[in-house]
Amino acid sequence: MTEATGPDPALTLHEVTIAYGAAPVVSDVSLAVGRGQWLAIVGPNGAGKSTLLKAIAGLVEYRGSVTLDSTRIDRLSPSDRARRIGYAPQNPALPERLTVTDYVLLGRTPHLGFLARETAADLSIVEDVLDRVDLRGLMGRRLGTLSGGEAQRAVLARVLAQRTGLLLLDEPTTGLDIGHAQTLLERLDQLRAEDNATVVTTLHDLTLAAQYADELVLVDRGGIVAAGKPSEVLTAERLREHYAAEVEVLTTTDGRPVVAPVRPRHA
Ligand SMILES: Nc1ncnc2c1ncn2[C@@H]1O[C@H](COP(=O)(O)OP(=O)(O)OP(=O)(O)O)[C@@H](O)[C@H]1O
Repeated sequence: MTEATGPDPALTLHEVTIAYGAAPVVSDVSLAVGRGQWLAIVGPNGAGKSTLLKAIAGLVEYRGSVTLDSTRIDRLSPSDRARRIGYAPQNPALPERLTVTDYVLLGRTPHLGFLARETAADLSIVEDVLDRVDLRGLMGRRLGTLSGGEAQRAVLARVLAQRTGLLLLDEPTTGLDIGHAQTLLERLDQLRAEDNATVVTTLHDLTLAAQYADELVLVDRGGIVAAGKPSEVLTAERLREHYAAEVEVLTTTDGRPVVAPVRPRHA
Protein backbone atom coordinates (compact mmCIF):
# COMPACT_ATOMS: atom_id res chain seq x y z
CA MET A 1 0.00 0.00 0.00
CA THR A 2 1.34 3.44 -0.83
CA GLU A 3 1.03 5.95 1.96
CA ALA A 4 -0.57 9.27 1.17
CA THR A 5 2.13 11.89 0.80
CA GLY A 6 -0.02 14.66 2.26
CA PRO A 7 -1.58 14.61 5.71
CA ASP A 8 -5.04 14.43 4.19
CA PRO A 9 -5.70 11.50 1.83
CA ALA A 10 -8.33 12.60 -0.69
CA LEU A 11 -8.58 9.24 -2.38
CA THR A 12 -8.18 5.82 -0.80
CA LEU A 13 -8.49 2.40 -2.40
CA HIS A 14 -8.72 -0.54 -0.03
CA GLU A 15 -8.23 -4.08 -1.35
CA VAL A 16 -9.88 -3.36 -4.67
CA THR A 17 -10.43 -6.41 -6.87
CA ILE A 18 -12.02 -6.20 -10.33
CA ALA A 19 -13.06 -9.01 -12.68
CA TYR A 20 -14.70 -8.78 -16.10
CA GLY A 21 -15.27 -12.52 -16.17
CA ALA A 22 -14.27 -15.24 -13.76
CA ALA A 23 -10.61 -14.27 -13.33
CA PRO A 24 -9.74 -10.94 -11.68
CA VAL A 25 -7.75 -8.45 -13.78
CA VAL A 26 -7.02 -6.31 -10.71
CA SER A 27 -6.39 -7.98 -7.35
CA ASP A 28 -6.31 -6.49 -3.87
CA VAL A 29 -5.04 -3.05 -4.79
CA SER A 30 -4.73 -0.61 -1.89
CA LEU A 31 -3.40 2.91 -2.23
CA ALA A 32 -3.91 6.43 -0.95
CA VAL A 33 -3.40 9.79 -2.65
CA GLY A 34 -3.10 13.02 -0.69
CA ARG A 35 -5.26 16.00 -1.62
CA GLY A 36 -3.60 18.08 -4.31
CA GLN A 37 -1.13 15.32 -5.12
CA TRP A 38 -0.45 13.76 -8.52
CA LEU A 39 -0.26 9.97 -8.73
CA ALA A 40 0.77 8.24 -11.95
CA ILE A 41 -0.21 4.62 -12.50
CA VAL A 42 2.33 2.98 -14.78
CA GLY A 43 2.84 -0.56 -16.00
CA PRO A 44 2.93 -2.72 -19.10
CA ASN A 45 0.06 -3.20 -21.57
CA GLY A 46 -2.86 -5.10 -20.11
CA ALA A 47 -1.65 -4.67 -16.51
CA GLY A 48 -4.97 -3.26 -15.34
CA LYS A 49 -4.24 0.50 -15.25
CA SER A 50 -7.32 1.66 -17.19
CA THR A 51 -9.48 -0.79 -15.27
CA LEU A 52 -8.33 0.74 -11.99
CA LEU A 53 -9.17 4.25 -13.21
CA LYS A 54 -12.60 3.05 -14.34
CA ALA A 55 -13.26 1.61 -10.89
CA ILE A 56 -12.36 4.93 -9.24
CA ALA A 57 -14.63 6.69 -11.74
CA GLY A 58 -17.42 4.30 -10.70
CA LEU A 59 -17.70 2.77 -14.16
CA VAL A 60 -16.91 -0.86 -13.37
CA GLU A 61 -17.93 -3.01 -10.44
CA TYR A 62 -15.31 -3.97 -7.89
CA ARG A 63 -14.87 -5.62 -4.53
CA GLY A 64 -13.22 -3.59 -1.77
CA SER A 65 -13.71 0.12 -1.24
CA VAL A 66 -12.91 3.38 -3.00
CA THR A 67 -13.25 6.45 -0.79
CA LEU A 68 -13.10 10.08 -1.82
CA ASP A 69 -12.86 12.60 1.04
CA SER A 70 -14.18 9.96 3.46
CA THR A 71 -17.21 9.13 1.29
CA ARG A 72 -17.43 5.79 -0.48
CA ILE A 73 -17.85 6.59 -4.15
CA ASP A 74 -20.46 3.86 -4.58
CA ARG A 75 -22.66 5.86 -2.19
CA LEU A 76 -22.49 9.04 -4.30
CA SER A 77 -25.40 9.82 -6.61
CA PRO A 78 -24.42 10.01 -10.31
CA SER A 79 -24.75 13.82 -10.26
CA ASP A 80 -22.63 14.17 -7.10
CA ARG A 81 -20.06 11.89 -8.64
CA ALA A 82 -19.95 14.04 -11.80
CA ARG A 83 -19.44 17.18 -9.69
CA ARG A 84 -16.58 15.59 -7.78
CA ILE A 85 -14.84 13.23 -10.22
CA GLY A 86 -13.68 14.07 -13.75
CA TYR A 87 -12.69 11.15 -15.94
CA ALA A 88 -11.14 11.19 -19.41
CA PRO A 89 -11.01 7.73 -21.02
CA GLN A 90 -8.19 6.67 -23.32
CA ASN A 91 -10.11 6.54 -26.60
CA PRO A 92 -13.53 8.10 -26.14
CA ALA A 93 -16.04 8.01 -29.00
CA LEU A 94 -16.58 11.64 -29.94
CA PRO A 95 -19.83 13.04 -31.39
CA GLU A 96 -18.39 14.07 -34.76
CA ARG A 97 -20.82 16.88 -35.57
CA LEU A 98 -20.55 18.70 -32.25
CA THR A 99 -18.36 21.80 -32.17
CA VAL A 100 -15.39 21.97 -29.80
CA THR A 101 -17.14 24.61 -27.67
CA ASP A 102 -20.40 22.66 -27.38
CA TYR A 103 -18.48 19.51 -26.50
CA VAL A 104 -16.41 21.23 -23.81
CA LEU A 105 -19.59 22.85 -22.45
CA LEU A 106 -20.84 19.32 -21.71
CA GLY A 107 -18.27 19.39 -18.91
CA ARG A 108 -20.40 22.05 -17.22
CA THR A 109 -23.58 19.90 -17.29
CA PRO A 110 -23.20 18.55 -13.71
CA HIS A 111 -23.09 22.15 -12.44
CA LEU A 112 -26.05 23.57 -14.33
CA GLY A 113 -29.00 24.77 -12.31
CA PHE A 114 -32.67 23.95 -12.53
CA LEU A 115 -33.19 25.37 -16.02
CA ALA A 116 -30.08 23.57 -17.28
CA ARG A 117 -28.95 26.65 -19.22
CA GLU A 118 -25.29 27.53 -19.17
CA THR A 119 -24.44 30.96 -17.81
CA ALA A 120 -21.78 33.51 -18.77
CA ALA A 121 -19.65 32.01 -15.97
CA ASP A 122 -19.84 28.55 -17.60
CA LEU A 123 -18.84 30.01 -20.96
CA SER A 124 -15.97 31.85 -19.36
CA ILE A 125 -14.70 28.59 -17.75
CA VAL A 126 -14.91 26.88 -21.16
CA GLU A 127 -12.95 29.68 -22.85
CA ASP A 128 -10.34 29.52 -20.10
CA VAL A 129 -9.77 25.78 -20.52
CA LEU A 130 -9.72 26.08 -24.31
CA ASP A 131 -6.94 28.64 -23.88
CA ARG A 132 -5.10 26.31 -21.53
CA VAL A 133 -5.13 23.40 -23.97
CA ASP A 134 -4.39 25.65 -26.93
CA LEU A 135 -7.71 25.05 -28.73
CA ARG A 136 -9.21 28.55 -28.62
CA GLY A 137 -8.52 28.94 -32.34
CA LEU A 138 -10.57 25.80 -33.09
CA MET A 139 -13.56 26.45 -30.84
CA GLY A 140 -16.07 26.51 -33.72
CA ARG A 141 -14.71 23.41 -35.47
CA ARG A 142 -16.65 20.14 -35.53
CA LEU A 143 -15.01 17.32 -33.58
CA GLY A 144 -14.98 15.07 -36.66
CA THR A 145 -12.55 17.44 -38.39
CA LEU A 146 -9.92 17.53 -35.62
CA SER A 147 -6.54 15.79 -35.79
CA GLY A 148 -5.89 13.02 -33.27
CA GLY A 149 -3.90 15.31 -30.97
CA GLU A 150 -6.48 18.12 -31.19
CA ALA A 151 -9.28 15.67 -30.35
CA GLN A 152 -7.25 14.41 -27.38
CA ARG A 153 -6.91 17.99 -26.11
CA ALA A 154 -10.66 18.58 -26.56
CA VAL A 155 -11.35 15.54 -24.36
CA LEU A 156 -9.07 16.92 -21.69
CA ALA A 157 -10.70 20.35 -21.98
CA ARG A 158 -14.14 18.85 -21.34
CA VAL A 159 -12.89 17.19 -18.15
CA LEU A 160 -11.07 20.32 -16.98
CA ALA A 161 -14.26 22.36 -17.56
CA GLN A 162 -15.95 20.07 -15.01
CA ARG A 163 -13.68 21.67 -12.34
CA THR A 164 -13.72 18.59 -10.09
CA GLY A 165 -11.50 18.00 -7.08
CA LEU A 166 -10.40 14.65 -8.52
CA LEU A 167 -9.15 14.27 -12.08
CA LEU A 168 -8.71 10.78 -13.56
CA LEU A 169 -6.92 10.89 -16.89
CA ASP A 170 -6.22 7.77 -18.89
CA GLU A 171 -3.13 8.35 -21.05
CA PRO A 172 -3.76 12.08 -21.56
CA THR A 173 -0.71 12.53 -23.79
CA THR A 174 -1.44 9.73 -26.28
CA GLY A 175 -1.05 11.05 -29.80
CA LEU A 176 0.45 14.36 -28.69
CA ASP A 177 3.81 15.56 -29.97
CA ILE A 178 6.49 16.17 -27.34
CA GLY A 179 5.75 19.91 -27.15
CA HIS A 180 2.00 19.55 -26.81
CA ALA A 181 2.43 16.71 -24.31
CA GLN A 182 4.67 18.86 -22.15
CA THR A 183 2.44 21.94 -22.44
CA LEU A 184 -0.63 19.91 -21.57
CA LEU A 185 0.96 18.38 -18.47
CA GLU A 186 2.27 21.80 -17.41
CA ARG A 187 -1.18 23.34 -17.69
CA LEU A 188 -2.75 20.41 -15.92
CA ASP A 189 -0.24 20.90 -13.13
CA GLN A 190 -1.10 24.64 -12.94
CA LEU A 191 -4.81 23.84 -12.63
CA ARG A 192 -4.03 21.16 -10.04
CA ALA A 193 -2.18 23.75 -7.96
CA GLU A 194 -4.82 26.49 -8.43
CA ASP A 195 -7.73 24.23 -7.45
CA ASN A 196 -5.74 21.97 -5.08
CA ALA A 197 -7.11 19.14 -7.20
CA THR A 198 -5.95 15.55 -6.87
CA VAL A 199 -4.75 14.04 -10.14
CA VAL A 200 -4.47 10.36 -11.06
CA THR A 201 -3.18 9.58 -14.54
CA THR A 202 -2.03 6.52 -16.33
CA LEU A 203 1.05 7.36 -18.41
CA HIS A 204 3.14 5.15 -20.66
CA ASP A 205 5.90 7.74 -20.95
CA LEU A 206 7.83 6.98 -17.77
CA THR A 207 10.07 10.03 -18.08
CA LEU A 208 7.07 12.37 -18.25
CA ALA A 209 5.40 10.44 -15.43
CA ALA A 210 8.54 10.94 -13.31
CA GLN A 211 8.65 14.66 -14.07
CA TYR A 212 5.08 15.46 -13.09
CA ALA A 213 3.86 12.88 -10.59
CA ASP A 214 4.60 13.11 -6.88
CA GLU A 215 4.28 9.34 -6.64
CA LEU A 216 4.17 6.40 -9.01
CA VAL A 217 2.55 3.02 -8.63
CA LEU A 218 3.84 0.33 -10.93
CA VAL A 219 1.15 -2.23 -11.73
CA ASP A 220 1.81 -5.60 -13.31
CA ARG A 221 -0.76 -8.37 -13.84
CA GLY A 222 -3.36 -6.56 -11.79
CA GLY A 223 -1.27 -5.93 -8.67
CA ILE A 224 0.97 -3.15 -7.36
CA VAL A 225 4.59 -4.28 -7.61
CA ALA A 226 6.25 -1.00 -6.57
CA ALA A 227 5.10 2.35 -5.21
CA GLY A 228 6.78 5.53 -4.07
CA LYS A 229 8.74 8.47 -5.41
CA PRO A 230 9.59 8.19 -9.12
CA SER A 231 13.29 7.74 -8.34
CA GLU A 232 12.47 4.83 -6.02
CA VAL A 233 10.14 3.05 -8.43
CA LEU A 234 11.96 3.46 -11.74
CA THR A 235 14.99 1.20 -11.67
CA ALA A 236 16.47 -0.53 -14.72
CA GLU A 237 16.11 -3.91 -13.05
CA ARG A 238 12.45 -3.43 -12.28
CA LEU A 239 11.68 -2.21 -15.77
CA ARG A 240 13.43 -5.22 -17.22
CA GLU A 241 11.43 -7.53 -14.98
CA HIS A 242 8.01 -5.99 -15.55
CA TYR A 243 8.25 -4.56 -19.08
CA ALA A 244 10.89 -6.91 -20.53
CA ALA A 245 12.64 -3.68 -21.58
CA GLU A 246 16.31 -2.76 -21.68
CA VAL A 247 16.67 0.76 -20.33
CA GLU A 248 19.14 3.06 -18.67
CA VAL A 249 17.75 5.24 -15.93
CA LEU A 250 19.51 8.60 -16.03
CA THR A 251 18.90 11.58 -13.78
CA THR A 252 18.09 15.19 -14.67
CA THR A 253 19.85 18.05 -12.88
CA ASP A 254 16.85 18.38 -10.57
CA GLY A 255 17.11 14.72 -9.60
CA ARG A 256 14.20 13.27 -11.58
CA PRO A 257 14.74 9.98 -13.42
CA VAL A 258 14.87 9.82 -17.20
CA VAL A 259 14.14 6.40 -18.69
CA ALA A 260 16.17 5.87 -21.85
CA PRO A 261 15.51 2.72 -23.90
CA VAL A 262 18.75 1.13 -25.12
CA ARG A 263 19.15 -1.63 -27.68
CA PRO A 264 19.68 -5.03 -26.07
CA ARG A 265 23.19 -6.38 -26.61
CA HIS A 266 23.21 -9.62 -28.57
CA ALA A 267 25.92 -12.17 -27.84
N1 LIG B 1 -14.45 -4.94 -20.98
C1 LIG B 1 -13.56 -5.92 -20.82
N2 LIG B 1 -13.92 -7.22 -20.90
C2 LIG B 1 -13.02 -8.22 -20.73
N3 LIG B 1 -11.70 -8.01 -20.46
C3 LIG B 1 -11.29 -6.74 -20.39
C4 LIG B 1 -12.18 -5.63 -20.57
N4 LIG B 1 -11.46 -4.47 -20.44
C5 LIG B 1 -10.19 -4.85 -20.19
N5 LIG B 1 -10.09 -6.20 -20.17
C6 LIG B 1 -8.86 -6.98 -19.91
O1 LIG B 1 -8.39 -6.60 -18.62
C7 LIG B 1 -6.97 -6.52 -18.61
C8 LIG B 1 -6.53 -5.16 -18.15
O2 LIG B 1 -6.92 -4.21 -19.13
P1 LIG B 1 -6.63 -2.64 -18.96
O3 LIG B 1 -7.26 -1.94 -20.11
O4 LIG B 1 -7.02 -2.23 -17.60
O5 LIG B 1 -5.04 -2.62 -19.07
P2 LIG B 1 -4.03 -1.39 -19.18
O6 LIG B 1 -2.99 -1.61 -18.13
O7 LIG B 1 -4.78 -0.11 -19.13
O8 LIG B 1 -3.41 -1.67 -20.61
P3 LIG B 1 -2.84 -0.69 -21.78
O9 LIG B 1 -1.51 -0.19 -21.28
O10 LIG B 1 -2.65 -1.67 -22.91
O11 LIG B 1 -3.84 0.37 -22.04
C9 LIG B 1 -6.50 -6.88 -20.03
O12 LIG B 1 -6.16 -8.23 -20.06
C10 LIG B 1 -7.74 -6.63 -20.86
O13 LIG B 1 -7.77 -7.48 -21.99
